[in-house]
Amino acid sequence: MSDTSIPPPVPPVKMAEIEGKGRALVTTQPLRAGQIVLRDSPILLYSAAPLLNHDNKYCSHCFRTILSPVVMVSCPWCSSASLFCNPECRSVALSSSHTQWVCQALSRLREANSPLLHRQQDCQVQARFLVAAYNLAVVSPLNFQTLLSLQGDSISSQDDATLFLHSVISSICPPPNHSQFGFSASLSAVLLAKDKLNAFGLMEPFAQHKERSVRAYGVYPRASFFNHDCLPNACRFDYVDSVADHGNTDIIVRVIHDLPEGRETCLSYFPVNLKYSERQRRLKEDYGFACDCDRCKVEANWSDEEEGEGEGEGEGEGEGEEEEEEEAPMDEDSDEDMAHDSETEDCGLAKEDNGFPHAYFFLQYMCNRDNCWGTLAPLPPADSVPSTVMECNVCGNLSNSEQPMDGNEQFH
Ligand SMILES: C[S@@+](CC[C@H](N)C(=O)[O-])C[C@H]1O[C@@H](n2cnc3c(N)ncnc32)[C@H](O)[C@@H]1O
Repeated sequence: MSDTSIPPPVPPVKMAEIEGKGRALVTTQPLRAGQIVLRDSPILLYSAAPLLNHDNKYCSHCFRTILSPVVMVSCPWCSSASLFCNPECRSVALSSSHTQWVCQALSRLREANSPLLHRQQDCQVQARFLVAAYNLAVVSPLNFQTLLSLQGDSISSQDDATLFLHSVISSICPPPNHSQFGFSASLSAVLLAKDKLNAFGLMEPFAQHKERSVRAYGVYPRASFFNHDCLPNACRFDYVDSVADHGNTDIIVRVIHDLPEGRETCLSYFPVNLKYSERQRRLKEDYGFACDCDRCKVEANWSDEEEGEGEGEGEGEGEGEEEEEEEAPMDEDSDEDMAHDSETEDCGLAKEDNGFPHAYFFLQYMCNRDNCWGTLAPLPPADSVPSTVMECNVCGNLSNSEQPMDGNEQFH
């Protein structure tokens, strides 16, 4: 019998409307550095690989790296074109992510005469998304409704790329007609807009000398409400190759430092080391807004030379995907006020207001491994005592303020 006298715990963040930003996630209580604010499971996952992928090393359902050929199984219909890490994963996939229609659609889209094979990988991956989304409409109408409720309705159905994708799918592999949501160019356009603004990239394992790419994209219903800040106060972790039975594609968002109640919790949609002009360009092109965060207010006045100083040139991770990163200790205040902001002091953050007030942030919260550019957040606090161990959300490295720990050691 359950004890009804214990109230359920209050979630650490709640949704709120913020003028000029739409929906946002705001803290409901003071939070400690490292505290988990959200664990979210995807309603939709799809591969980031080209349609013809002879080098597939990930499970087509859970996207774990396939380590053991002994327990690996293939699809009963398309055979080795879709591999699963074990029979259980395949069994779940056949009634959810890899139904007979998905299997047929992907098989036809990769046939030799498919017009998609001559298109760029991005276009092929968008086709994978549309197939996954129209399949969701049939296997889980509720989750499809949730997808439709996310931000994004601006892509015109007359857009050439959208029309092309829609016409290919409609001629080669029209979705089953028992979805209540129908199938149309305008719905395809709306779905592509949802994907562009909300999909998170689950990355391939970090390797210092190799450009890191996305293994799969996922749409996460609650994490989609995190807005962007160029110095974020939370960052996102995933553990796709975790051996846990369930939830390996969940994303976990932790705050980077202490936060007061009522504070908006933001991620960075790409690595924080990007220059002002590059950040503004990507936010405008990919997300449709001009960023007016405290860091951008400062850097907007920098000369080209100043822009190049202090920040790395590393490129981001996936596309509309989000990468994660850090936080802004500074909030509503002016540049000068930042140096005296009491919250800044509470958080133990820097007051180096020398034209580059966020230098301390980079020192404290940006991974210093070559070519990583990940964000560091403390491990979750134990009994409200913050951990001194920092975890990088890109390479997984654990370190304390003095001594880096074993780079392979990961927190699961
Ligand atoms: C993943 S959604 C975030 C949740 C969204 N605000 C909503 O209402 O559903 C991304 C969209 O949020 C808005 N957004 C995110 N960060 C913003 C910011 N710093 N300033 C203005 N708008 C922002 C943009 O419209 C962007 O395309």
